[in-house]
Amino acid sequence: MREKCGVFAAKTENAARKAYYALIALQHRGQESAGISVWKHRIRTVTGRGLVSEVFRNGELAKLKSSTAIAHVRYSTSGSLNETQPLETECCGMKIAVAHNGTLTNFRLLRERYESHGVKFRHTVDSELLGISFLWHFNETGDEFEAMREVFNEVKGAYSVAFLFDGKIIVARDPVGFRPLSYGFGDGHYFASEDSALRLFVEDVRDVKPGEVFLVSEDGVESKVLARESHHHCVFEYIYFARPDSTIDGVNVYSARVRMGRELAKESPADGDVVIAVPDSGRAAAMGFSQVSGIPYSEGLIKNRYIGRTFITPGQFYRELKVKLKLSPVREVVEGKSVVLVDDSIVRGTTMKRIVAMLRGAGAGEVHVRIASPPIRYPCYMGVDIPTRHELIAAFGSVENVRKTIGADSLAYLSVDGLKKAVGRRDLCLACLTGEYPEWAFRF
Ligand SMILES: O=P(O)(O)OC[C@H]1O[C@H](OP(=O)(O)OP(=O)(O)O)[C@H](O)[C@@H]1O
Ligand SMILES: NC(=O)CC[C@H](N)C(=O)O
Ligand code: SF4
Ligand SMILES: [Mg+2]
Repeated sequence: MREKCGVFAAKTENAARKAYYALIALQHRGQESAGISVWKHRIRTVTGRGLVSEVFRNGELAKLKSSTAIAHVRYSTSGSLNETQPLETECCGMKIAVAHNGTLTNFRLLRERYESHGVKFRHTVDSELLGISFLWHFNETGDEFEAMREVFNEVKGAYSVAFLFDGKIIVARDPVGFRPLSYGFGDGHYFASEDSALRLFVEDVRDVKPGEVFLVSEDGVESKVLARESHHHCVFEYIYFARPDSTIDGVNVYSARVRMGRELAKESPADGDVVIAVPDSGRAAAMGFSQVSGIPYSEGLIKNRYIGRTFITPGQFYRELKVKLKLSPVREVVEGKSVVLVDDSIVRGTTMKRIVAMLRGAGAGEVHVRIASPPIRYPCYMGVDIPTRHELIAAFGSVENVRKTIGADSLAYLSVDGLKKAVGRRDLCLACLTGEYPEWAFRF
């Protein structure tokens, strides 16, 4: 399951160089492409496919000297893989660069409407629509905030977005606040998808509110909340996507994950000798499970983090070899033991099925799987690339069916109530778990 995309914007000395380091801190949110746009009397953009360190390795940063920058790391959810961001587009004789995290639910409809008014789209990705809508309404109103008010009225779905326009930075978070976005200030003004990227530069950090718009120009910074809807933050940022050291809307991700493991241990205890985690993202929940159950935590699986995205060799032999290269069991930890295996989520079930078999191969007596989130049963239309319902292992069958498929001795998931309690907030989007979608995203 993938989603993410990381957004960054800054008005400060050496903005592009800082953007480069911030993108490295946000690299977990997207590895397909990276890019930076700066203002130098006009928009200048450098983007490329691959990791941040691969895109900016030949002195590109030297060409981007400026105090005004926006930047992006991409995992695509819409449009071609060849697209990169920030993307440049134009409308009504004006140019804009766009860096966007999220997915728009009424993109097709609005694109057709704009095209019928003669607007030419240059890209395939939904993010372009945000830029077009802004320019169209800026042309009508002559005011950045009024233009953004119209964008909020018109464009539905998930968007944490940064624009570079006429030497200014405009940053906005959609009225539902699906995706995270933080603001930091000190020796300048900074924005990033996760506060952990801002803390590289400044300590004064706060969340951008849902429906809030920032305008940063030579005259300083101004912000306004232009739309209020009930807040529905994507719960998967807490479960899996975000960095554990990030704090989103006041809740630290690592602590929330530990609490998920604690709740899980209360709801579904397991008889085991050792608790182990599926690295990397299952670790915090496994700690929580161990704390409440009193069963000691050990590192029973080792993940090779140098396995590149380019390692795609066809054929069954190499596919299996790749799995073995990626994860391997520590025989000394699991041999002859009843193992409680904790992960944050099961999507297709492929990872879990292989790991259970791997642990048995390394001599584990019993394998009790505990998942620190509820079963994923429904698609996401707000930017998370959840496979179709048919590919989701828990979409149609019972938990018992999933247990059989992955070959575990027992299996339990955290309940929706347990999850809410662990995160400690009620204003969450839980649609892929419950099938109840936030209404605003579909009000077109
Ligand atoms: O059911 P599946 O479709 O196999 O996917 C589920 C797995 O994918 C994610 O981890 P990932 O492998 O992305 O690695 P990470 O935890 O290190 O981020 C997630 O944490 C599960 O472990
Ligand atoms: N993961 C994202 O947030 C993707 C942003 C945008 N929809 C794209 O595909 O590029
Ligand atoms: S449906 Fe699930 S993945 Fe999508 S925004 Fe809501 S909680 Fe996040
Ligand atoms: Mg994982």
